[in-house]
Amino acid sequence: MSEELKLSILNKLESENSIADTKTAFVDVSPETILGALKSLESQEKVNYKTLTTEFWTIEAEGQDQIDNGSYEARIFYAVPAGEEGITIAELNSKYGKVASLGQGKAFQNKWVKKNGSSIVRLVDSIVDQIKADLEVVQATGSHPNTNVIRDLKRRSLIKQNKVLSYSVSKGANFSTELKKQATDLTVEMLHSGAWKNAEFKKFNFDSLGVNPSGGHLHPLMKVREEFRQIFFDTGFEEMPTNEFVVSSFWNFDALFVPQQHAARDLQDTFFLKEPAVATELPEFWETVKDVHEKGGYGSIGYRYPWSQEEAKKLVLRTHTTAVSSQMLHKLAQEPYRPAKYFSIDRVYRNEAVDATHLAEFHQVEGIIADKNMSLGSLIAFMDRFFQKMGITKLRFKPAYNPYTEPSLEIFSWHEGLNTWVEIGNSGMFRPEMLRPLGLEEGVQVAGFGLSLERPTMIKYGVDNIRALVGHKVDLGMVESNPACRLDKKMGKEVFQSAVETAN
Ligand SMILES: N[C@@H](Cc1ccccc1)C(=O)O
Repeated sequence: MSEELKLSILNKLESENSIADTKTAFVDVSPETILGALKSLESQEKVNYKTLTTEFWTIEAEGQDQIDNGSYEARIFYAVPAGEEGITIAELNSKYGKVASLGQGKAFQNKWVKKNGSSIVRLVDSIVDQIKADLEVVQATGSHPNTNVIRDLKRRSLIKQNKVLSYSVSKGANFSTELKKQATDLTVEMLHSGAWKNAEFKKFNFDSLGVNPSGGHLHPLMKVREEFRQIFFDTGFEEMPTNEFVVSSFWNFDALFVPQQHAARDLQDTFFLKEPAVATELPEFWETVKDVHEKGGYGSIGYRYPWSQEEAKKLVLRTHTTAVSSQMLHKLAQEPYRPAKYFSIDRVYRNEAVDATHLAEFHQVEGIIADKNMSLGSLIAFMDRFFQKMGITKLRFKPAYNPYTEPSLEIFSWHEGLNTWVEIGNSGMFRPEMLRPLGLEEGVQVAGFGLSLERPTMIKYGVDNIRALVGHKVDLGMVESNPACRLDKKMGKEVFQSAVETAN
């Protein structure tokens, strides 16, 4: 059918050179069908076409009633008998109902009838039913020469405007009446048979939005990371730069008031670098850190041991992103005071035996909030809100110990599947022994928390072995089959559009 239509369009062009209006040239074919054929012919440059819009008016049901039975006012006129007596208003209303109430006003206005006491009598002997006549013109021609008439009929909801699209067509650059089947794809068969040599290929339509790409799945960890990032941004946090995996022990431990003998600084727990093994220098304020370790200050008696520069210079793979926070807080302290909220989500390393729930390399989600007049209550309230946004509503906090926070709280969340509380993170109020040497003025408190990205991801995706989340063990089926992993449509569209823009 559509091939036939295309051929008849081409043949008509061949004999008449152009088609002024497809509406009259192809009376029985719908505008959609015509457009389909024209688009296809246009893509082969066989034709050019322009869209024509024709507006016309059709008669509404009430309009049709007035064509068939006369306008309401005319019907009222004919209902009033000639002569002095006329008809009582009561009788007119009971006999004509709706027509009486709608038509009386106009009949009075037209001076066809008038009131005489409780009756209505005729003023003229005969009338011209102009409304009916106008409606008949519209019905016959689709319009009316007098635009006031159109406006009036439309206001009375007797007619309705309609539009038809049609097209004017002319010959394209490749015009011919011969229709060749166009190939969409270059196939293996075409290559084998040599058919590609004579094949005509369909042009690419770069304006088409195409099919939503099914690829582009985010790894579950990255998906959850994006969700965390969005929550942080929504709650006014700034992202910390986290591209340094190697840091000095100074930033990873000493600046955090972790004593140099602390178990965490053991080879068993921390990866120390072999080459280079030490940082070339320590930050200028290192002596303030040394002092607080050795002698205390800010209400503390310190650890009272000889602090070693060499120990502080040892390079490590950062064991927590608090090594990033310590540097950020130091930077913040160099500027005039302002409340600040920072977060980071990135990799950390621990020299741990790998098992179903532990990896030597994992991700930490860390947030710090610097402000005046903050309490542990502020931190708990914040975490309640933060996790609620993640869909985690059952939280519990348990007192804990960190060298750099006091008080410290472990964060537990209820795991529905396991029917138990699982630890998801650690938090606390940073100690003055850590904050003051970094340069933060008295009165500024900093609350912080850290959690692994892997734990909530495992809970969310029902993964019970952490190794399923890394390296070649990632089960792509899990990623693809889990709707939560899919790039949402909007993201897919953006990716696709930017690809098209780059291609253009
Ligand atoms: N650094 C802690 C988390 C933490 C961050 C900030 C404040 C308190 C705790 C950890 O690795 O578990």
